[in-house]
Amino acid sequence: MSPGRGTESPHAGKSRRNAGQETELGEMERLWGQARAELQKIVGADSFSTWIEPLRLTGVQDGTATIACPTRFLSDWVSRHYSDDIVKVLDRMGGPVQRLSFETRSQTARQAAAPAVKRPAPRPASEEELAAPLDSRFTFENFVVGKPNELAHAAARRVAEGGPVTFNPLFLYGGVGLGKTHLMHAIARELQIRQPEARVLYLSAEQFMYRFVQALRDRTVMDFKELFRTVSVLMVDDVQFIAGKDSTQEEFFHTFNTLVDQGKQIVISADRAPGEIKDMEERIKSRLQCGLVVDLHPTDYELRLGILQSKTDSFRTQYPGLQIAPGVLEFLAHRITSNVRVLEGALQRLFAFASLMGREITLDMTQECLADILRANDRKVSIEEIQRKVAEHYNIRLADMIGPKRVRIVARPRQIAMYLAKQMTSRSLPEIGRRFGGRDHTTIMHGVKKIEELRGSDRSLAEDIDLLRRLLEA
Ligand SMILES: Nc1ncnc2c1ncn2[C@@H]1O[C@H](COP(=O)(O)OP(=O)(O)OP(=O)(O)O)[C@@H](O)[C@H]1O
Repeated sequence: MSPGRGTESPHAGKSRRNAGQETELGEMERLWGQARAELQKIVGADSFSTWIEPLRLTGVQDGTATIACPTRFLSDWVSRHYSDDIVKVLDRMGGPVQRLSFETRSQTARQAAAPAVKRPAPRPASEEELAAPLDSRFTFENFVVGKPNELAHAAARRVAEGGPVTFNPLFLYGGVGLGKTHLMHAIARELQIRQPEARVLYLSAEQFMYRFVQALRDRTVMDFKELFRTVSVLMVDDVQFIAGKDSTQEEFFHTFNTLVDQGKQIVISADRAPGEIKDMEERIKSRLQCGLVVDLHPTDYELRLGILQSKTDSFRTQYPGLQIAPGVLEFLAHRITSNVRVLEGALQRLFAFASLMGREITLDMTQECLADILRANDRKVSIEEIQRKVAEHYNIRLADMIGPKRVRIVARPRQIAMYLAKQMTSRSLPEIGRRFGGRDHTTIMHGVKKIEELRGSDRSLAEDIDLLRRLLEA
């Protein structure tokens, strides 16, 4: 079985591509890349990864966008639930698009083999149809390791080596967008490379449920069971989805037990620890805890910076010649703390914007282009909190933050507080000025600039600022 196969464009194998087709494909990829980011916001992360992620845009002609879909099941679902959203987004981004047309391999094959009016009888889903496609970007090489995810990464690596099963299941959990799916795909891909004969089945819990329901409806449950119970490695993403879905849980439990008894490796991911999944049967929770449970912690500054650097390197090949000013990545790593997906989307938008404008990526451009993301990520640190912390740290009175004293022992901490207020809140310079005793915005700008300069030359001041920032973020 090859879960990866489904990720290719249906055109990928064509040998006679000319330069025009290449350009068109590239353009479709770019347009789809932008549309995906929008769609994710509209449909939410979970539905996005299950239903939209496996799709590819292969062409737009006469108002019809053609979407390649790995399975018929997926295209039916997407067409019923998401076509309006997809049309709207594509139309806005590159249009004009008024309708969608789906192409699936199985459909193409069936159409070629049978007259269009003849409906095929229900048949059990094949293993290839059950598997979710793997994203080719989600490899171990592309996964940046830092303190918050090192244990999860090491455990994933171990499982991917495919040696004797030492912990079963491997249970990975963590908040939204912290790399669970990335690690799952990396494991599946690596196992396929190392053991091409192994049957690795990767799918989301949501897909497990829909397939199970479909099998019930089509009376092919025995085939469904058989298929799941004969894989070498079973990987189920977002298992919390089946909580509260009684018969699916039951089926999952039996599948799980059979595979564990046979010594087959199982890898599970969820958004929380097994014990914390509400409406999950106790016996399943305890089974899930039998192996190794590791969590992906929220990212820290260093990890975010590492990820940004690595993504910047790959964007550079996509947008050759684009310059990025010093300090931009550090600024993003400080300000966007929600999750890696958002961080990645922000960088992607920034590169696209800068390439359209033909300009270097500067701090100003970053603030302008990402204003919405930055606002949403505002940690709600108030200017008053910043002033208090800085005053405490330098042992000066809070009143001196807003007072008129100009002696350096007071003026410098005040400027540091201004700088942090600019960096850590979305307040404008005049607003900051008002909170510093009604100072003019040019005074604030001067203070911010001064500290920016000093950060480069005065190591102890730079350390003070980092410490203060961490205290404020905590
Ligand atoms: N350590 C990392 N290094 C590089 N990229 C990462 C890292 N962590 C996450 N990402 C990227 O962030 C994005 C979100 O990650 P992923 O989809 O794996 O999150 P998730 O934990 O499965 O989230 P969800 O709960 O929403 O399903 C992906 O594009 C992924 O490649």
